[in-house]
Amino acid sequence: MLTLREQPSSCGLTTCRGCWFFFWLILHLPNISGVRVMAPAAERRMTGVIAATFTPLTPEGEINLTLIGPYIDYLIEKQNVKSIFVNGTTGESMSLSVAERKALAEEWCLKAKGKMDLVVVHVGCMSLKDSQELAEHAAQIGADGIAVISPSFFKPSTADDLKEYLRQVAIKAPTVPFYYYHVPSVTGVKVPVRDLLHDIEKLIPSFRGVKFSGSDLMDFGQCVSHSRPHWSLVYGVDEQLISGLAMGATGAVGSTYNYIGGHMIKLVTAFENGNQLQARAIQFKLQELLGFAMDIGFDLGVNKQLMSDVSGLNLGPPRLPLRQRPQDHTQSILQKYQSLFQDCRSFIFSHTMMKGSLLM
Ligand SMILES: CC(=O)N[C@H](C=O)[C@@H](O)[C@H](O)[C@H](O)CO
Ligand SMILES: CC(=O)C(=O)O
Repeated sequence: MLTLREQPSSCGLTTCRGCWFFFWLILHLPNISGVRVMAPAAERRMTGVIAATFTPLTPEGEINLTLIGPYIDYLIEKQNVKSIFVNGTTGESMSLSVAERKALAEEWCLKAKGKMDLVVVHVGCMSLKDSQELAEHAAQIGADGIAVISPSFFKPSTADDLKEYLRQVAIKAPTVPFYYYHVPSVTGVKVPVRDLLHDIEKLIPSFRGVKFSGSDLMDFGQCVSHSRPHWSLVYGVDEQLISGLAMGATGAVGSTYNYIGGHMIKLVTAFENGNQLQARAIQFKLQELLGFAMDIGFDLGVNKQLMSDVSGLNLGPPRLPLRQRPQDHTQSILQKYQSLFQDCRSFIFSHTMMKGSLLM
């Protein structure tokens, strides 16, 4: 059998250098021109349990990049979570400057490289220009995907307006899988997501799905039923994840998966194996934790403090206008967490002892 190199040249060149140059050009043209060609086979989909990361801040309120490496190690080693969604709602993105978001995204991508399966960077902003700049930047640093929230000061009033806005962000990173991030409780943007999806790939060729953080399960179900096989539809209301899975979610993205990721992976596995009782038992525990926390006051600052307490990583305060709550407030939520997710107690203890600081 002839190898490629030995095959007679059809172009008449005895050494066939022309052909080799042609193949070489095809292979390298994208890099030479600075344009990466989308390679669908290499795309990493949003599946499984994905942690929406908190942004580590110093006590003075500056971004603390030094904690990102240990944070990633914690997620992998203690929660078995290997995918992250950074600079989102949990990451306080809307309270950060564009420069801070770039520095954070860069560090998350750098430290996750070779360790994690997926890093999706949220690039939504109030200004189209800022979103475009962040989308371009996310492409440069090798993010596995970008997600965009709708602007919410001036809101789009129709699906077409929102689509056009998303298109103008997506074209700045045409090779990066693009996700619309629907979170009506925060943005107040109620455009049904199903209205966005019709023919969306014609407008946004890089469109790959939705991060759906709303509780309108009919809308979510219709997104799933009108989705294409290569899209990801991830559900983002942690306390009712089972309903999202029942509707056909391909994965889950949430803030609580930072500290109960391992349990939620068990929930997803139980669900997939048809063990509804076990799946529900885990879901109910999370509902009990969040129900308790919401009754006494649960916001991003409290959530972040809980993650600090559980992980032993000092993630710092939230940024103003959010504030840290008094210690007894967060301590009672930590105790509830420990009583529900018992097996974590020994870990917290040994982890903090190892660090030489007593937490409880
Ligand atoms: C509005 C918001 O931040 N939603 C998060 C993700 O989208 C969730 O992970 C929640 O933090 C979680 O479900 C607790 O309510
Ligand atoms: C939960 C989530 O996905 C976010 O923080 O953006």
